[in-house]
Amino acid sequence: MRLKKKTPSAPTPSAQLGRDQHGLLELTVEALGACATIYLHGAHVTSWKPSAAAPDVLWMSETTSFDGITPLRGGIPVCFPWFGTPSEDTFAPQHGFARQSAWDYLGSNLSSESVTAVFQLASRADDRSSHWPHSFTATYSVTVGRELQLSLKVTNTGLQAFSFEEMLHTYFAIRDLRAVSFHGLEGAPFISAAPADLRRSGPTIVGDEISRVYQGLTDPVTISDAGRNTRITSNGLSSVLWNPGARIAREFDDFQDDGWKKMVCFESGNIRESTQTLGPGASHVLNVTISVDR
Ligand SMILES: O=P(O)(O)OC[C@H]1O[C@H](O)[C@H](O)[C@@H](O)[C@@H]1O
Repeated sequence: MRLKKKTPSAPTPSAQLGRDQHGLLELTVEALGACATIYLHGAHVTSWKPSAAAPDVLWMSETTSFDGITPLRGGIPVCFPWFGTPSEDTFAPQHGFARQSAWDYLGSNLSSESVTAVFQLASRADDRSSHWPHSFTATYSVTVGRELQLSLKVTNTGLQAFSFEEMLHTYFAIRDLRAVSFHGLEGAPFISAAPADLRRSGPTIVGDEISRVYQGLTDPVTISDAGRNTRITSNGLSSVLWNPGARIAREFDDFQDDGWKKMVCFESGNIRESTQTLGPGASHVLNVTISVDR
């Protein structure tokens, strides 16, 4: 009698809330071989592997602080409701309060191909409101599968209009900084905060410190790194390309010395002239999708 060969079945999609070794709440998501970890502190995606055999697409610093207060270094910090430090409020935390807040986990939708986990941050009458006294909800949906789909919906739940900035500050893990090039940025104008960065044509190469803000990119951007292509699609109008380089990385407590060689940030959202304004009851949705070819 011939035995029928058993086809290995894909693990059932799951989303499990637990605590890491530091006591922080984290959601572990698995779907069709893909897996991700999302901390409730900052609704911070710290890991995403699109298949069981794939390396992590995201970089996390080995020296990040898991104290539940400090923003995590690496992964995907959610910068909201401002980016940088507002000039009129120098005590406001850099990149907004969202990345250092405890988000609520609203639950997950499980399908055969992906899992969507939903998190929410809402205005409260605490010190958060003293920097940004507006009534809002921010609902963040993270869909884990062969692609990583991120959707940040901001709703004005108050009676006055407000303006905000938002940025999904993704740290991509790379194999070899010298071999990395960006496609989709050729010829696009940018504002540079790194004084030596004057390259304006040809594929974008990151060799050391780089800090650029692009506005109005509409096509996907691809990071090519030693044969692997990572594609980023976003409906955001602003993009930031950032690597601290050797000198600035040394100034960060939570950056191991050679960490800057293993990551590059390509950030997607709406900042500066692309700041969003919402009237009472109105909502805005930022969508970002990340995929890799292998
Ligand atoms: O150190 P952080 O507050 O996380 O900010 C990290 C970096 O974020 C962005 O990319 C900014 O353009 C940089 O100027 C900043 O240094």
